[in-house]
Amino acid sequence: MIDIQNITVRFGEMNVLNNISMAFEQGQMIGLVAPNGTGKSTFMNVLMNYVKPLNGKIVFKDGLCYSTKQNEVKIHTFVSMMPDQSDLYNHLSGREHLKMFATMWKSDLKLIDETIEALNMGHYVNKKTGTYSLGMRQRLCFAMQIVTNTDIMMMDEVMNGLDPNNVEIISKILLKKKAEGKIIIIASHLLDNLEKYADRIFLFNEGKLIDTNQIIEDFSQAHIKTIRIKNMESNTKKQLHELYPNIKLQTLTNDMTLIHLPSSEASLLSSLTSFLVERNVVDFAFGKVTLNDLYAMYYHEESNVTAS
Ligand SMILES: Nc1ncnc2c1ncn2[C@@H]1O[C@H](COP(=O)(O)OP(=O)(O)OP(=O)(O)O)[C@@H](O)[C@H]1O
Repeated sequence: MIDIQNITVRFGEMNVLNNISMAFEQGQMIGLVAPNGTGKSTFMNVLMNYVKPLNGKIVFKDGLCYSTKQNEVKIHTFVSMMPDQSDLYNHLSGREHLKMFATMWKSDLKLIDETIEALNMGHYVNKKTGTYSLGMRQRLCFAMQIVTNTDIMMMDEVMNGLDPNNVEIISKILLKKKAEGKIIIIASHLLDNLEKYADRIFLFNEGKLIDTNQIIEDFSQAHIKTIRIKNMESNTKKQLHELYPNIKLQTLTNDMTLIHLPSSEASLLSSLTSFLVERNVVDFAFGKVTLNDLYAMYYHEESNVTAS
């Protein structure tokens, strides 16, 4: 369990993290999503005690928090951060890196071969890392964290530079680790991947962490349906607006238009569908607001048209 209590981090005049409180439970995969420079790494650095917060504290199991150097050493036996590619030693092999990490964290050395096999690293793991491609280095960094076998694993952009097959392989390994009860915290820009695998996803907004599950829940309670339409022409939007003055249209910069239909207007659903089809607008879907939509709403919203 990680209990985050009233964490504030300020750089200059800016509160990068603004009084954040939340708890993460065992067996949860947590996704952190935001544009560059918003606070994802800072958040993880606070969890590692690499950045000291202005206020607040993080409480781990047995009430441990970063109050002394001794506690920090104890906490770092069960909390780890994925190494960065720049941490690799070019003159050592991948296997030597894995041995180093497994030994440092006193984990079962059997994990080394298991991880090499799971990540298809067998053909290169005995070569020096100086000869590796970007994706090979990234897989090694991931493998190094996996062999630590810590209860809490944090990964900043773990999928960077990986092809889709490797993204899937890593996602499956993460699911396995989650099933073993670990807490996995991932900052990522692969929204579809996070949406598929993460239990909870947070957006960073003005120093706060916004729980996307909560927003999606709010949408589904407040609106009977959201219609998601790709590439709707502005003329069609105008007509829609005139014909149905009570619906809320939201245009996002990912070329998506959302129609939020309140429950009181549910009877409009079939006529709205006919309206779209008659105008040859066929690329639309009913259903939940997606993580991509929320991202565009929070970080790229173009315009809001609310009919009254
Ligand atoms: N040590 C520091 N001193 C001053 N400002 C900092 C420091 N570390 C981070 N910042 C600022 O805090 C903000 C958040 O940075 P952070 O690295 O946490 O973003 P991020 O969301 O992880 O970005 P990215 O996706 O690019 O990794 C940025 O404006 C950054 O310039």
